[in-house]
Amino acid sequence: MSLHLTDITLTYPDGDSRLTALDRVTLHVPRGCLTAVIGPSGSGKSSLLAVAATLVTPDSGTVSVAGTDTSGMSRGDLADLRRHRIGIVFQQANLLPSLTAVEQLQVMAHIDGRRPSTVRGRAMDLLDAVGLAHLADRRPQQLSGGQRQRVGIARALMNDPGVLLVDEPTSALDHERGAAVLDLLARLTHERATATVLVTHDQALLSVADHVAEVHDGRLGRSAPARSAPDRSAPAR
Ligand SMILES: Nc1ncnc2c1ncn2[C@@H]1O[C@H](COP(=O)(O)OP(=O)(O)OP(=O)(O)O)[C@@H](O)[C@H]1O
Repeated sequence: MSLHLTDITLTYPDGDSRLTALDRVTLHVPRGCLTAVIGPSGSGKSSLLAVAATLVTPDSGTVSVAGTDTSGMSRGDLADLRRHRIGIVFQQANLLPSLTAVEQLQVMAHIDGRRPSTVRGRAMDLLDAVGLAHLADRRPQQLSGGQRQRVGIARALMNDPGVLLVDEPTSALDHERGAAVLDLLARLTHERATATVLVTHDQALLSVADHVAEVHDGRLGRSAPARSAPDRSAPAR
């Protein structure tokens, strides 16, 4: 599944006028590709992610998820699309304090109207994929920052999304833990063929990305391959 943002302009009210947060931004992310979006504070990175997540409607331009143009969709259909096709990893893992690691994942089924017990196996598989199966019964305060972030990543993958959107996942981590989380995101992107967009300040961590896109004052500048791209010969889904 791929993500296409085409000619996106987004403005916010700013006193009597409007501030242009995104200015005719076009970004195409194929499946199995980790695209890092970098840029200074206030350049529009979070706005880009919010538009890609269909949480914010742009003034103009189109967001297409797996070939479906989201422009004309109702709120309900967009919520459905987000639940089933888009995984979001936040800066802080935002885990529920009273739930264990495996329950944080199972709760996603509950939101979707399914019984949490029916997805325990999948939740355990995903915790295993992020190296945390042995800590499945720990609550957030019994986990390190990096472990919490990995639970957040596993949770975002619970509904097998085609698009994974990741907002500064390493901001609360030291360099070593941050690098481990990014390596994990790159591996999961390639293994699960997600179209992944990662927003980061940390240029030192960009070596894991397949493409790097720079945002300045709401405009997308250079978009360069960061390293050799993985095999994406599988058909689009
Ligand atoms: N809800 C809002 N209302 C008005 N202006 C906003 C709003 N959200 C963001 N902005 C402005 O839009 C611009 C882009 O903001 P955005 O949060 O997308 O930048 P960013 O690159 O993610 O910044 P940071 O790295 O500091 O998180 C900034 O000038 C910001 O002040």
